Amino acid sequence: MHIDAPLTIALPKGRIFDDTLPLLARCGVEPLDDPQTSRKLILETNRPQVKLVLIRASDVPTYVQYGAADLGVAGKDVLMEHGGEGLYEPLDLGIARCRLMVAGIPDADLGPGRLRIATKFVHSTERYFAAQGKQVEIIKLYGSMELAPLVGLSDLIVDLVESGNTLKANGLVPLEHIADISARLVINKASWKTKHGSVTALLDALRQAVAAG
Ligand SMILES: Nc1ncnc2c1ncn2[C@@H]1O[C@H](COP(=O)(O)OP(=O)(O)OP(=O)(O)O)[C@@H](O)[C@H]1O
Ligand SMILES: O=P(O)(O)OC[C@H]1O[C@H](OP(=O)(O)OP(=O)(O)O)[C@H](O)[C@@H]1O
Repeated sequence: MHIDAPLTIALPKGRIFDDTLPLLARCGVEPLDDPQTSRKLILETNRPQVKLVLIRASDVPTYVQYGAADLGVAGKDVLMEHGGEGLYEPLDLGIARCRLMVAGIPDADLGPGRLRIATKFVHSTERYFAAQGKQVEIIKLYGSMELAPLVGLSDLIVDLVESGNTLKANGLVPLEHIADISARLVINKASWKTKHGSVTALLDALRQAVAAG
């Protein structure tokens, strides 16, 4: 892989980071500091031209949109909320797989009124219910969505489900499937043009790393 232009890759710290590192390693890109112990937010790599910036998952599209990072890895849930402006989304990395779902208390009597939905995913939720011709009241939360129906804050939630254990542990059931989610490589549109050779070299290497499983 030949990279001559400087490339900054935005990675979220949580589960996506853990799953992306082995893919980057297969492309021959490895951080110099141990990301488990380092408190640094900018990590140099064994490739002098490539550095990693560590940010919140939901901030990745913003960094890449504004060109503060040339590339990034973000969950499809986050990209659906952001809207994808200024970004290309050329590769599904097949990691951090889960589903965006509507969930609630089993056999709850939801009544005829406007449903209240608690979620972090306001835009995706709005779009999903609007497409069904349903008017809903959305209550924006930042986490622990599963609690909302249990304490009467909402009728339903929209959240990510992987094993279903979190729903089960809170006596909730999945009700409707909104979207399959996985992490995607995103690329700044200007970097795609101005650093085309280096960006496509990394993209091709990552594509092979994903295909190799
Ligand atoms: N249980 C899960 N199983 C698989 N993938 C998941 C799961 N939960 C979240 N994800 C995916 O991983 C991404 C990052 O999740 P993570 O939990 O690391 O960050 P977060 O805490 O949701 O985000 P932020 O730090 O911005 O609050 C999500 O955007 C989603 O695409
Ligand atoms: O179906 P499961 O396998 O139980 O996974 C689903 C849970 O995972 C995510 O939370 P996460 O563990 O990332 O916690 P956080 O939202 O507080 O970061 C998501 O928000 C669900 O609560």
